[in-house]
Amino acid sequence: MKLIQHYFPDLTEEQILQFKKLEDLYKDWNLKINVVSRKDIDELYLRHVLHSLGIAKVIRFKPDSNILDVGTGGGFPGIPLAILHPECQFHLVDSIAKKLKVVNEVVEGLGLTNVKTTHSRVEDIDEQFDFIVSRAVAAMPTFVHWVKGKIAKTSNHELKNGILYLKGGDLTEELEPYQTATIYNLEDYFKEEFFETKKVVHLPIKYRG
Ligand SMILES: C[S@@+](CC[C@H](N)C(=O)[O-])C[C@H]1O[C@@H](n2cnc3c(N)ncnc32)[C@H](O)[C@@H]1O
Repeated sequence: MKLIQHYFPDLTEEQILQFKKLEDLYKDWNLKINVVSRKDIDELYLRHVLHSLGIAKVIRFKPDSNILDVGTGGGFPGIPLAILHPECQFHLVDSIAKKLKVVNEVVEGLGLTNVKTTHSRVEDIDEQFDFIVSRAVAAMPTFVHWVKGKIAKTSNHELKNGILYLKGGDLTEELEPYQTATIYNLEDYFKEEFFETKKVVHLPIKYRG
């Protein structure tokens, strides 16, 4: 938890409390429904919470932004981002219902009012968002295909509306078709070894009407 406060020193008391509560909520729920690997649960704040918040080092969402988290699993990156941005709306989607059971319990346990969850394949979501965030769900071509038409046309951030994807390793081949993609290295923001190969990929997608 100190890790989160170190990299995000401006948290409110309520946000600090919500981030603190995550540990017990996930440890408890993970025993019933496995959403985080055994190894990872002991490093929840590093591997899941701070990693999710890597997106917030690239962009802080403006109030009233709408964000979709595709394949949220146990709530990453959606839940940490929703805690950090209480004035934005987050829609967390996953095709596996039992994972969303954990997400719903965590949302309730934290008293988050800016998170909506839907049990669905993302292809069937018919809404538009300012940004679509994700981690470990699909390779970029598949992902882009899934989310086409789901990005709002009007952009009011410095970064154009689009995808913000947490990825790792060498992305040269995967991103070759996407000349407009920008890669942000998380090691530039976080000094822990875990982040050495971790990146945020921003891919602006033009609205197609
Ligand atoms: C490896 S998990 C990653 C979970 C989470 N994003 C994380 O990083 O901890 C991938 C998740 O994507 C979900 N998923 C895969 N394809 C999907 C689709 N087309 N629509 C919605 N969810 C999908 C799976 O059910 C699974 O929970």
